[in-house]
Amino acid sequence: MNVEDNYCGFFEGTEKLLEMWFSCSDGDMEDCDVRKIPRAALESLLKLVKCEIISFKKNEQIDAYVLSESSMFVSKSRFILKTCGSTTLLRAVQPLLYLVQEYTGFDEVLDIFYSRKNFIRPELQLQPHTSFEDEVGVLDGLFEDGAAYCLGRVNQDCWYLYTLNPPDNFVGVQAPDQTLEVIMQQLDSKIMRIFTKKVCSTAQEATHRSGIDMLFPGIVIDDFLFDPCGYSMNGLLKGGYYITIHITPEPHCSYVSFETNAPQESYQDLILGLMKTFNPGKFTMTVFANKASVAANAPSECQECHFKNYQRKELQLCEFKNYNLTYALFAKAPS
Ligand SMILES: C[S@+](CC[C@H](N)C(=O)[O-])C[C@H]1O[C@@H](n2cnc3c(N)ncnc32)[C@H](O)[C@@H]1O
Repeated sequence: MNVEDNYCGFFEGTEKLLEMWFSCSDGDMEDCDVRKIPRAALESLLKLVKCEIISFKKNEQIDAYVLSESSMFVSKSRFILKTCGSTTLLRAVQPLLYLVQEYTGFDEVLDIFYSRKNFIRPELQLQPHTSFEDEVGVLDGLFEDGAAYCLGRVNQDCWYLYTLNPPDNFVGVQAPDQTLEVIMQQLDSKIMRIFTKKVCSTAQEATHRSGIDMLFPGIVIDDFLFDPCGYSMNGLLKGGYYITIHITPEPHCSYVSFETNAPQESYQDLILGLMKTFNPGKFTMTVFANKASVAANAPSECQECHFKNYQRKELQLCEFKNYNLTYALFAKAPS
């Protein structure tokens, strides 16, 4: 992609997000590990998606990759791939199942979550991302008992989800599991300029000047500033927790996404911190937390909460399997 041209053009910040959990039919998972997939095989997998690895950091629990289009996190039994632009993430699912079978010791898919917000320019996407129906077609071809949902308004801001949801005896992820995602749009142009090479010469400078380093003080950060603009970061916390932030600063399609699996009983302070850091015109938040998670009841605070100068426009609280899911849309109140 010619990014010099693109700074004045259009970039689809909206990410496709795949999270897969694996298990073993015999119950013995001691020697199983998704991180046994060789790097060369991951690189080939990413070629199918039309992106590549540009940076890597790891700790005991997670291998974290910054990609040319967003991020990938690989841990013992979980694989997360998040890609933006016109990447073709779902073309990687079947090959991934093969790699897991070949290298990791796992032989079962415990659960899958594929989600994304509605694209800004869906007509620029490639197969099978041309519509959610097409995406569901691919996943239904690979999994039995998949369930596809849309939260929000189908003709405006909405969020799509595909997950396994069989009628009976579903075990699913039993360990505490939670994911907060905040998708921000219509961002403050003064703040967005920080994420350009004109204003910051390094990613570390952009991380510091924007205050991203203060969101989780002490976190181990792997950040990248694109030329002439654009920013991605992964942050690793102890205990297998990550945060990831991706920024498209182009004024007419500005987009920032924040995601973490760090458990919190309330995400209110964190979201207020994000609003202060990025000052978006509107944002959607989703919280996905299973019943074992301390975050399982965090979303109920959305029922009263207005995040200072934001008004809540939409709220949906749902239950899927052993998960509570919240979708909420907030926009700045007219001044
Ligand atoms: C990869 S980043 C962050 C993506 C993320 N999904 C988002 O928009 O929040 C995308 C930003 O980097 C810029 N960029 C510069 N070089 C790029 C490259 N080689 N590949 C993808 N994006 C690039 C894009 O123009 C855009 O502003």
